[in-house]
Amino acid sequence: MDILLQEVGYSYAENTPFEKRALHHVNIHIPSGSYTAIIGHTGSGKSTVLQHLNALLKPTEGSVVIGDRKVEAGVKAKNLRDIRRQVGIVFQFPEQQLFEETVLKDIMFGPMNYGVPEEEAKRRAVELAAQLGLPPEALEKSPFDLSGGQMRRVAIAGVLAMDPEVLVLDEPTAGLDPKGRREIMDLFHQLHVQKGLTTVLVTHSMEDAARFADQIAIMHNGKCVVSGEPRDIFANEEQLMDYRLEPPRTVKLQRMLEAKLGIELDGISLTEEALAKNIALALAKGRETE
Ligand SMILES: Nc1ncnc2c1ncn2[C@@H]1O[C@H](COP(=O)(O)OP(=O)(O)OP(=O)(O)O)[C@@H](O)[C@H]1O
Repeated sequence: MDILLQEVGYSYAENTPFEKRALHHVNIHIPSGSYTAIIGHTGSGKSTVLQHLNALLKPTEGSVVIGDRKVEAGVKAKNLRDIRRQVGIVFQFPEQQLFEETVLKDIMFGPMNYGVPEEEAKRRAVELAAQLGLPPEALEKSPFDLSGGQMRRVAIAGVLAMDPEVLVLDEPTAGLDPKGRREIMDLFHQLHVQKGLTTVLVTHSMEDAARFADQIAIMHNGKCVVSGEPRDIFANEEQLMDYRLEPPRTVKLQRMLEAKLGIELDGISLTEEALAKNIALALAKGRETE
């Protein structure tokens, strides 16, 4: 399902003394099946954009096309329930929204609320809990008796149980340990690849944006100032600095190695694996010319 932001402007508390303009003329195209990372310094408007993707916020200027629906400034939008099911959002610290007596009931809540029969909701919950690495005995526990990382997994399972076509992730691994971060990011990537799930990731991690995304949009002072492929975005270090961003660590390491050794590696290394491969290639070339 494609999502298109067209000339979107948004003001919080519009027409009140507290009015705060958060977005200006934002144009972003999220093609069906893509993995888009939205990056930008703090307060640049990333979370505000994200809440337009399932019409939690409606633009005060411009329009947002979500599949075959259009949410337009000044036009009353009807029946947004379908959009909310099709576009699932994992908010920052989603475990704060858990509320049911058991993990099983919590994961089943969303689908049952949308009319999925109990047996089917249960089947999805059990499958997703296992996929997210929750032990079977956790299903009958109170979510509040689990660790923080496990609670996060329950909350993510609850969003996935709605079987969304688009998955929107707002810093989904904030506060997790490195192993938990990696496991959850790998799972989202696996869902993206295997189910063709359109994925949108809001992140401060340039490493995650470089590793997983196929397109990147940079937000700066409420505007989408650049969008493009990760290798083009991260090759332009001057532009990143203008927007108070940095390239991923592997790119910085590559530049240091090139300067120290007086060599130039091929392309830019967006991941550790790519950097290792590039160094190995340069060493092999060096041996050939000896
Ligand atoms: N509920 C709100 N009421 C008023 N202003 C808000 C509200 N939420 C956000 N803003 C303002 O809108 C602007 C954009 O905020 P937003 O949260 O979208 O940025 P962000 O890029 O997601 O930031 P961060 O990386 O810190 O999460 C900021 O100036 C912020 O202060």
